[in-house]
Amino acid sequence: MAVVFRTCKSLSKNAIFTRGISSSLRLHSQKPPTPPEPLVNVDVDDKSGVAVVTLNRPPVNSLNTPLLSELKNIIKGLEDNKSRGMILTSSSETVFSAGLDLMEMYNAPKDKLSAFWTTLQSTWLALYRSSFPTVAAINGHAPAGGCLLSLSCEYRVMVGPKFSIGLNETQLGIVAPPWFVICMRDVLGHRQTEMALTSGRMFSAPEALKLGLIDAMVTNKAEAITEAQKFIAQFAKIPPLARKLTKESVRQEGIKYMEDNMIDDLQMFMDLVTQEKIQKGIGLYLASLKKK
Ligand SMILES: CCCCCCCC/C=C\CC(=O)SCCNC(=O)CCNC(=O)[C@H](O)C(C)(C)COP(=O)(O)OP(=O)(O)OC[C@H]1O[C@@H](n2cnc3c(N)ncnc32)[C@H](O)[C@@H]1OP(=O)(O)O
Repeated sequence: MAVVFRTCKSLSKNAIFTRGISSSLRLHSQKPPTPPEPLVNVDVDDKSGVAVVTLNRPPVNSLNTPLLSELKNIIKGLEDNKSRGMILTSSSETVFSAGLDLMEMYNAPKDKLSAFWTTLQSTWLALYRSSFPTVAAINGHAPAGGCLLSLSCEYRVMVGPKFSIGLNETQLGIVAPPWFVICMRDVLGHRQTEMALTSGRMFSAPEALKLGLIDAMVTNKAEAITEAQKFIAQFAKIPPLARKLTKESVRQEGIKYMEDNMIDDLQMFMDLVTQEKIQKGIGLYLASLKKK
C-alpha cells in the first residue's frame, strides 16, 4: 500500500523567537510538536489503484465539519486521479460512524450550523455521484449519518453479527431529509424504507443482510476489505466512462434532488434544528449518551 496524499495541515515551526533582556531576538530550538492525526486517512494500493479511506475521529467518528471537508477533499482527489475504486471504513474497532456530530447541531451559532449542513450536502453529493466504484466496509455500528455514508456507496459489507445499522432519526425526534430517504429507497425499496424510517429502526447485521440493507456479512475488518476489493475488481474490464454515466443515470433522482434543492434543504434543516423543542431533544439525547 502506498500513501498518495494526506490532508494534514502544514507542520508547525520547530523554533520560536523570544525577546531577551537586551531586546535582541534569540532563537531557541524546540522539539517539533506532533502534527495532528488526519481525521480521514487514505491509502492507495499500487497494484489495483483502489483507495482505502479510513474515518479516523475517535471515539465514534461523529461527522463534524472538518471531517466532512477532509472526506470531500479526498473524494475530489481520487476523482482527479481517476481512481479505480474506494473502500470506506473506520479506524475504530466498534463504530463505523455514529452519524452526524450532535455537538454541531446543539446550541450552535447559525453561521456554523449552516456551514455544517452545506458541507454535509456537498460531501454526500461527491460520494454519491463519484465516478469510481465505492464500497462501505462497515466494521462497527452505523447509525443515522453513518448509515447514510454506507448507503451512498455502491456495495456494503458489514462485520457481524453484533453491530447495527439504520436511519434512527425519528427515534431522536428529528426527520431524515428527502435525500436520506432516496438513498434508503435506492437500496430497500419503498415499503421497507417507510417501515424502517418511520420507526427509526436499527438493524443487527444479520437482519440488515436479510433485508438487503447490506450485501454481505463477514466476521472481521480484514475480510470486509477483501470482499470490498473483490466487488471492485469486477469492474476492471468495464469501460470507466460507460460505468460512470450509467451510475449517474441510475442515481439521477438523488443527484438532481440535491442540485435543485440545496438552498431549500438548508433552510428546512435550519428551521427544524433551531426549534426550541428540537434543541431540547438533542440536549437530552446527548446527556443520555454521556450518562451510559
Ligand atoms: C428536512 C430536513 C430536516 C433535517 C433534520 C436533521 C436531520 C439530521 C440527520 C441526521 C442525523 C444524525 O446523524 S444525528 C446522529 C445520530 N446518531 C446516533 O443516534 C448515534 C448515537 N451514538 C450511539 O448510539 C453510540 O455512541 C454508538 C453505538 C455509536 C457507540 O457506542 P459506544 O458505547 O462505543 O460509545 P459511547 O456511546 O460511549 O460514545 C462515546 C462518546 O461519543 C459521544 N457520541 C456518540 N455519538 C455521538 C454523536 N452522534 N455526536 C456527538 N457525540 C457523540 C458520546 O456522547 C460519548 O461522549 P463522552 O465520551 O463525552 O461521554
